[in-house]
Amino acid sequence: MPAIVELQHVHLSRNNEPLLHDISWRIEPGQNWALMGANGSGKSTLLNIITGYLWPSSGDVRVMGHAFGQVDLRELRKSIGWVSISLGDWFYSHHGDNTVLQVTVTGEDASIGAPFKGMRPEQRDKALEALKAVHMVDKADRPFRVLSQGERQRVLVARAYMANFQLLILDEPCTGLDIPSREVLLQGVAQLTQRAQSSVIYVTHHVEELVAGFTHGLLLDKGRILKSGTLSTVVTNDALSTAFQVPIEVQWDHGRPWARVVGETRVG
Ligand SMILES: Nc1ncnc2c1ncn2[C@@H]1O[C@H](COP(=O)(O)OP(=O)(O)OP(=O)(O)O)[C@@H](O)[C@H]1O
Repeated sequence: MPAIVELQHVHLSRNNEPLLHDISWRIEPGQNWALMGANGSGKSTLLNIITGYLWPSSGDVRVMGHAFGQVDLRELRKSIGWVSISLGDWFYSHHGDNTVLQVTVTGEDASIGAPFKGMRPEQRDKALEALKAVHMVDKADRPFRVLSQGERQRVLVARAYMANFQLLILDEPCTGLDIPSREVLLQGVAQLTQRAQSSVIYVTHHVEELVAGFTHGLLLDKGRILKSGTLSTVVTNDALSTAFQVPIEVQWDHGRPWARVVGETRVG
């Protein structure tokens, strides 16, 4: 089986400024990666390259074995899910009157943009099961537009559960969530990491969101890879302290890292 993502020596410059420098990254099916780095370190730029919205200045990009430049990106994107605050805003604006259940069902054929087409009983059951996983089943019949930000994110995670994405990007899904909502959402995320042939890329600034199921990490620093590998070798005191320019100490509790600041920040 081909790698889900294979980047080789990717560079991207804008106005002679390097935004990404010599990025090589291979994601095998079944691996689940945390993508971390300070604000402006290049995470979104890198995701935009993987999804074909940005073209590298040099280097090779292959996604699910397809070399960019030789593949219909619109087709390829159907195998890639991207959960973000922006997607929640988009559903709010375009499908706000659809119910939570209806929005969840659209995940099955990744039909963003298509009008809601109705649902078969087995789709309904699967969607209700997905909503149950993120504790949203009691709100299944509410219009999407009335949901809070955190509830929207939980529904979008349930929607991702409906789909058979080969690559699922979860882009800071816990933004704005209170602690219990975060934990509920993370339970849903943990389920998504259990799929054998697919992979999750989870973007975060908060290592405590990396629940069991995340196997690897990539830490960016000013557009370069500071550290890449198994999660425990990347989420270390030294690497995080360098990346975030503040002394950080990590403690692991049942396979989940927790970070605390242990000194003064050097950020200007
Ligand atoms: N089109 C562009 N032209 C010039 N600079 C850009 C462009 N797009 C992004 N940048 C710069 O590239 C750097 C990386 O941006 P990017 O959005 O990838 O960072 P990020 O790691 O996702 O940050 P955050 O955590 O704040 O979301 C930033 O300094 C940004 O200003």
